[in-house]
Amino acid sequence: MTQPLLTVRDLRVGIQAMTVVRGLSFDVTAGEMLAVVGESGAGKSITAQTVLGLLPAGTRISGSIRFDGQELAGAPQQAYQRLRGRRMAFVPQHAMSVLSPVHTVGEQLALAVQSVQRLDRKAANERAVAALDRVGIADAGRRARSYPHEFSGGMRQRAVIAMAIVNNPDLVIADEPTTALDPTVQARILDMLDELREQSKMAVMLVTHDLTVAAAHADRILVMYAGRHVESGPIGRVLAHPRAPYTAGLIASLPPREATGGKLPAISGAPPAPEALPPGCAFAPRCPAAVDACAEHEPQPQQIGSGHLASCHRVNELPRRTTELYA
Ligand SMILES: Nc1ncnc2c1ncn2[C@@H]1O[C@H](COP(=O)(O)OP(=O)(O)OP(=O)(O)O)[C@@H](O)[C@H]1O
Repeated sequence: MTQPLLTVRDLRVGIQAMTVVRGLSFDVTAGEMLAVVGESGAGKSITAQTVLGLLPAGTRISGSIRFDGQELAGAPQQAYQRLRGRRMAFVPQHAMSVLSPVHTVGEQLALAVQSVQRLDRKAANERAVAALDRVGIADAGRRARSYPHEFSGGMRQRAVIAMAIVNNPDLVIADEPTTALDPTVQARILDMLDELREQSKMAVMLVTHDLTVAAAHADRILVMYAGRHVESGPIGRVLAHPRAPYTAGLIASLPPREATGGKLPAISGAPPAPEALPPGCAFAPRCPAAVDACAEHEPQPQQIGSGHLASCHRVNELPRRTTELYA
């Protein structure tokens, strides 16, 4: 079996007095896309930022984050600086948080190249133009001379992806990279990420709240709730046969294919704040299958099929079609 590129084990992240990621484990393998989904506040972004070493000083991290064999949890910032932009790269939601308004897109890309490799300006510029071309920006040589404000929103997001891939990283972590864009542009950008993955075996960890996007692009899924693992596994299997009631609720909330309106949330209530977690399973107060025992201790991930894990005390007692819990 191939070794995962990224192996996260029992990750806990504390910010101020709160613990926002609470014992999370997952893997990302070369070439695959792992979608990390869950409602707002589940800890998806914090997990992504922790893996990239982007959290502010004072954040408490325990557990293990192994990237290609190297332990990163507790590693000094220099270790991250050697990897970031070179072997791991970040695509944030808002392109303008990455792009400088005072340099052309090409200059910024060339600088990103030169920050990791001794290349003269001409060679770095060539790499910059090639990266813009790879992300589907037409007439890349001319566009490289534009400033970010001269790009449309979709093009800016492509430019940020070009920035992430310009040094051929092994892992790209994208946090809601297309949420601010219209659905057509969103789909085109995600298709482009799929192509890049196929061409270079690059792995992608995609943070998204959108199960439909995950279904269309990811190989595997990790569902999170209140900083913990809820369910993970091959995407087709998890979406067709969700075993954790929370995953089933997210799926039951998806609009029918023919509907044009928004989602009808199947799960009542809202997730708990990290400082006000209920006892036992954090989802129990909203769970249609909860029994008294669920409030006693937190469920651990259990293997229920090949690579498919679910964290639910009642996983073996639930109806075969768990989405019926929300009927
Ligand atoms: N800088 C911070 N300081 C304090 N608390 C934070 C900070 N960033 C995030 N949190 C808290 O950590 C928890 C997890 O946040 P996170 O942003 O990872 O969730 P998320 O699943 O990515 O949600 P969203 O989909 O809204 O981005 C939340 O309760 C959030 O309020």
